[in-house]
Amino acid sequence: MDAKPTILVAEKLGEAGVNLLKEFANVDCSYNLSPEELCTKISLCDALIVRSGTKVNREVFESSGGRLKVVGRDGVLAAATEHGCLVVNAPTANTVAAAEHGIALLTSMARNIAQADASVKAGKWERSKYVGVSLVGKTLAVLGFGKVGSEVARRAKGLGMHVIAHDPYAPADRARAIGVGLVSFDEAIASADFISLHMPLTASTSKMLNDETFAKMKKGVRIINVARGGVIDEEALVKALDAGIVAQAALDVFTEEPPAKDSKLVQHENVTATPHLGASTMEAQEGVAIEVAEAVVGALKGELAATAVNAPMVPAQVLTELKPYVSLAEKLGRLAVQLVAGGSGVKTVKVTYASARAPDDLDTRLLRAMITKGLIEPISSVFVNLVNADFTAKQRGLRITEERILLDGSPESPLELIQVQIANVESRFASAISDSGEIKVEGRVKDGVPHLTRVGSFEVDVSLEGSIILCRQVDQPGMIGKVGSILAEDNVNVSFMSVGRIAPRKQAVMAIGVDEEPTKQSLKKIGDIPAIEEFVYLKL
Ligand SMILES: NC(=O)c1ccc[n+]([C@@H]2O[C@H](COP(=O)([O-])OP(=O)(O)OC[C@H]3O[C@@H](n4cnc5c(N)ncnc54)[C@H](O)[C@@H]3O)[C@@H](O)[C@H]2O)c1
Ligand SMILES: O=C(O)[C@H](O)COP(=O)(O)O
Repeated sequence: MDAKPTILVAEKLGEAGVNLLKEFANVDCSYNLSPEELCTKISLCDALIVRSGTKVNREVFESSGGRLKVVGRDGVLAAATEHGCLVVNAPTANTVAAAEHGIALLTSMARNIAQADASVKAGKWERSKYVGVSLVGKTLAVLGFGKVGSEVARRAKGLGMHVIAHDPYAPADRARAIGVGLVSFDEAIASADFISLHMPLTASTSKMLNDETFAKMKKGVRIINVARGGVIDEEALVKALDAGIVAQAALDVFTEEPPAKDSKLVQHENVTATPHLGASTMEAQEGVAIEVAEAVVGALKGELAATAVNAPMVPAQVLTELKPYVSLAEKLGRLAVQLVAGGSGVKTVKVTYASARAPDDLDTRLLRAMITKGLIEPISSVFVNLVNADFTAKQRGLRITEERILLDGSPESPLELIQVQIANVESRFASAISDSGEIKVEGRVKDGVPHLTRVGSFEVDVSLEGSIILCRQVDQPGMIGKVGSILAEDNVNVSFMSVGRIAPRKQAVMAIGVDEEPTKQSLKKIGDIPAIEEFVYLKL
């Protein structure tokens, strides 16, 4: 059986991105698939990469039979989430391309480039018909002052335009730095000679430009849209163009793509249209391809995706800081569940985080999701990720409660320790049961590496890399040597070893980190050492 995942690339992706995917997976580049062909292929794929031209709808997820784990670019988010499929996008690599396309539309519209070109090619020479308008000194209102909007504003300033912006959520200092005044929506649309749209399509931005708002605009305003077609009521725009309220519009995006051939809007003589080309430069496509390929490969490897659309969004710097704790969380979940004796169902798990950080400063959703992944994956065939962790836990009747202990001291590191306790179960390793009767494991991050620091009532210290052998023994000289030599004979490398004991010569727990899996015979030999009372081998 082929262990490599299969990635379906259903729309043209830059070569660098495809090469990156090929290093990790079998890559099937099949473009122009019909919806039926896509549904047939998807059942053989672990990941799918599309651009805005492919509709990834509920049928696609249903046809995948649960195999699809990640989609590069938007899809039907609710369906993706229910199917535990992560959606990642490439949010930054096409920003400049979209801004440049906005400026290209602005300048070519002002000088009738597209219409004049068509006229010359038709054998005409209509110099007076295509007199344009100048940009210098004109007011441009940028609606949506995010990544693309702010780059458009910066470039329009260079053209000598007076730039204002409306964005209810934009930071004032970013606008100030570019020399742009943030104004209300009504002020922006009432004073603008040009309006450029750069907001996402959401319930509140849908049809933001409509009959009512066109009526508030300066007569002769010019509109540019490289955002999403749905932010304009297209029928209202046609009326506003016919009435001369809007002198011209330059549109890269449409409510329906491609628009109908006889669309009044597209056919309007004062409209310049491009087929969703905002992101289509050679450079942006290479950048997007790499950004999306890295995110898809990372997601298939189970890494955290900073560009996830349907999982807790965690800023990149927070992700970097939390990375070892996320790994610790998953490994503690894995260890804890493997300590449960077969047959006893895991229903109640308590997670405790000890941290000097205030709760607002520490988002534990990621950690909880990874503990859930660690708890569920070893005992089921379900693939758990950030997207479906809470959903999957609920479905399995697994109740995870969280508690925080606020520590004194400086909150330099996000967490001091994480403790995972499983209640109402028996353990394969009795020493893992704490005084209060639960299976208890506790871990910390030391020098960036997750460590197991407590099992039941025993303090241990073993780095959570490779796998672990836990032995309970009567504390006496020579035990480390005996176990060590059995492993050495088996060519198993010991990465860490520690002994936690109640008192000298009383019971002790030895935790041994191993790089390779010992053979059954070696494990049996360890179990047969007379002083060893119980032992367990745990895979991480
Ligand atoms: N044509 C293309 O090929 C192309 C390429 C890239 C991006 N886009 C589109 O361009 C748009 C902007 O992309 P971005 O990367 O700059 O996104 P972004 O998230 O960086 O910026 C969007 C901005 O819109 C603001 N906003 C939200 N609601 C608003 C409202 N009601 N009024 C005004 N502003 C509002 C947000 O606060 C944010 O600052 C998106 O719709 C995106 O899909 C299109
Ligand atoms: O959805 C986007 O990010 C942009 O609109 C670009 O879409 P495209 O990759 O289909 O050009």
